[in-house]
Amino acid sequence: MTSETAGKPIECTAAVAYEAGKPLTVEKVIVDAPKAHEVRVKVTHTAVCHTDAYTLSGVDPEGAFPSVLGHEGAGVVESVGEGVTNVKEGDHVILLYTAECGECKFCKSNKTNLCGSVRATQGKGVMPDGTSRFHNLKGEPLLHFMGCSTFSQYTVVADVSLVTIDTSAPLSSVCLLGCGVTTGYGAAVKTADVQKGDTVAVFGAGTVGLSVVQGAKARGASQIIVIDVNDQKKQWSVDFGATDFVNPLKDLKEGETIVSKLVDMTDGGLDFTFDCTGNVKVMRDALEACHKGWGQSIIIGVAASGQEISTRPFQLVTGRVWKGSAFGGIKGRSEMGQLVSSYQKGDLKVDDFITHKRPFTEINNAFEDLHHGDCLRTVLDLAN
Ligand SMILES: NC(=O)C1=CN([C@@H]2O[C@H](COP(=O)(O)OP(=O)(O)OC[C@H]3O[C@@H](n4cnc5c(N)ncnc54)[C@H](OP(=O)(O)O)[C@@H]3O)[C@@H](O)[C@H]2O)C=CC1
Ligand SMILES: N[C@@H](CCC(=O)N[C@@H](CSC=O)C(=O)NCC(=O)O)C(=O)O
Ligand SMILES: [Zn+2]
Ligand SMILES: [Zn+2]
Repeated sequence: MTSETAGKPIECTAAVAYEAGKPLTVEKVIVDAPKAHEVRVKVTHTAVCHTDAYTLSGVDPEGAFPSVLGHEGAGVVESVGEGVTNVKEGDHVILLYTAECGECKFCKSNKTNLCGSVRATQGKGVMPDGTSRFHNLKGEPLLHFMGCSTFSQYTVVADVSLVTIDTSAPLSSVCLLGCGVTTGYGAAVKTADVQKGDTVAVFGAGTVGLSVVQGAKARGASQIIVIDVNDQKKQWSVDFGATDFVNPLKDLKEGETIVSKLVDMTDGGLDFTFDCTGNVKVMRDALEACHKGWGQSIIIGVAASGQEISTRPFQLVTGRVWKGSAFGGIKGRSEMGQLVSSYQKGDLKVDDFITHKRPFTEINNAFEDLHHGDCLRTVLDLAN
């Protein structure tokens, strides 16, 4: 069966980022039909990730405007372009900002989840053919974002940038697997490959950090220390599996630093630390709190243009390792099914991250929610 709208442009509501640092404009836009190897998706739910706010703020070197932001979303396939074989109309899907083509050098390697197939054009805000499928009612083209653009009731993505999931999984929840939960959980169980008995410190108790905690707990870590500047994050940290919580603004004695405190708490340093803040000073602390000889620090947080990390080379000479993790090292099309299934079996917490729900028209409030200590994720319902 083919949808009535297949092959035609669709007018729908989107939240357009016209300028850095300004609220989004909720307005009607036109979404063109998918071209070859593209898929048009009716986005049912999206959450706002810290990275959307980062790009909107103007500090993302790849940030470009006007654009349709959003990358943590799920929906239903409305129509497919020529040559698409991996999804069909009606499929329930999660959008993937880390594509998986299965054929490139990266995809063929078991060392990375980064796929080279669409990343270059994705970073420029266009589809692989170099053009956009979005324009406003004045006819001006609007850029895509992270290969997803979930802040629109309909979006067009490359066929390598989405994965079909079981229709029994609620899209209003599993949209969070499009970024935050998968990123943190995967960073612990895949990038770091935390083992039973390991000690772990997680800097930043947002959705990403708490998902690292969840992954470390699943692996049987013996000590999971969360470091966050907001005491409101303590209860959540404990609920997700933390054994200790440290607020560096309040819990350090005179002469103590967060590094010396963590080293003291763990008999010489952590086996694994994770930066989930995007703050380059925190990244240094996270590295230096690692155990001499083998401790690994995983950078997940995204830092502004011009920011750089530094440490004494001696920290690395003496065996500490600095690593990074994108989308938790998860290959989206091959591995998302297992995460959805873990969620459905009750083994992976997803709903616990949804602290707020709003209609799509309140998207600017969802960006404000992010700055409040009582918010992990706001899920937006695009039907409302
Ligand atoms: N590599 C990847 O694949 C991905 C990276 N990211 C990045 O990961 C980071 C976390 O994302 P998300 O969980 O959504 O963000 P959140 O903003 O929800 O969480 C970050 C947490 O860190 C806290 N924090 C800020 N400064 C410090 C500090 N100096 N020490 C300790 N804690 C601090 C924040 O507190 P407060 O709110 O009070 O400032 C907040 O609780 C972001 O940089 C995001 O862009 C996200 C997804 C994927
Ligand atoms: N455009 C940004 C890129 C920031 C970044 O590192 N993004 C993460 C995902 S953040 C999701 O919420 C990522 O996966 N990076 C790998 C990639 O290929 O983009 C900048 O230049 O800072
Ligand atoms: Zn994200
Ligand atoms: Zn690939």
